[in-house]
Amino acid sequence: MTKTDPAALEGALADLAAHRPVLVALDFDGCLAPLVDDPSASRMLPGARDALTRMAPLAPHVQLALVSGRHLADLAALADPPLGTWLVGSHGAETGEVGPDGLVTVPFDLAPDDAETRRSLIAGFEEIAAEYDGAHVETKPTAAVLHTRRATRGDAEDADRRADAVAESLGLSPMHGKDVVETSVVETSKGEGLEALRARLAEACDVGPANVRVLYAGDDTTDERAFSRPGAVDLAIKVGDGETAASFRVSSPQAVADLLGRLATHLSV
Ligand SMILES: O=P(O)(O)OC[C@H]1O[C@H](O[C@H]2O[C@H](CO)[C@@H](O)[C@H](O)[C@H]2O)[C@H](O)[C@@H](O)[C@@H]1O
Repeated sequence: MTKTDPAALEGALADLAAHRPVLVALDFDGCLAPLVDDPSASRMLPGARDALTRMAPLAPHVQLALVSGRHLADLAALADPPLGTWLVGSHGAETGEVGPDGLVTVPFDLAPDDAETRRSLIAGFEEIAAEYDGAHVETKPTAAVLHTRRATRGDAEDADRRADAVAESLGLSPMHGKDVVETSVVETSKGEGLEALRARLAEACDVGPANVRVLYAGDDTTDERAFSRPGAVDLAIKVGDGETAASFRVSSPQAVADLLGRLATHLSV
């Protein structure tokens, strides 16, 4: 059952903070940054930034990570996380970290067939977006996203149905996020991304993966792939309304900023 009791969450944060190593992994949009109409205007709340800045020097035994659907370069630019933060972008398809000279990415290439499929997907989504006021397309190295936050509800439903049909005609599985239909040409999962981070931190601290404790907070349906993956997350926190497999729920990005501040205090003592 998902708990909303502040005292229970406080106890879970204190338990987590008593352990080492700890991975503090966070979704970006709707979790660290409030949702806004223009995706390029998303920014982390100041309280969340302060908390991450306090935790960053505790690495490697306390490791920060952002695990997002965003293209990695956008994520790094918009979130501007502290030095040493590990990054997972495009729902798990991209990885990198914040190095002393900026973003360091693990390069990847799409297979020629996938690149061709991506071009067709983008063209199909752009054709749809052109027909609805308030719809637009965001492109990523592995995916296309049809945004409908500024469209009327009727138009959004119509555009979403058409986007699903385009994706399915290309043999792809559309994902439905908040006012978006997102489709990747490669298999992605935030759960797998988190498991890889757990293994990486275990290796860095010379312990077994089961000895790493992982906190993950997120607001969207795609975060459920992390919450529900067995062994991926130890302390799962859903942000906002909606069905969830997470063990805790908080109301908003501001509540996330507040809990991160309390976690930083628990971890620093
Ligand atoms: O995994 P996340 O970090 O939560 O990224 C998920 C998607 O976030 C962005 O879209 C969402 O936020 C936008 C800005 O607040 C909002 O306009 C949109 O309606 C939301 O769905 C981003 O644009 C997508 O690429 C991410 O996949």
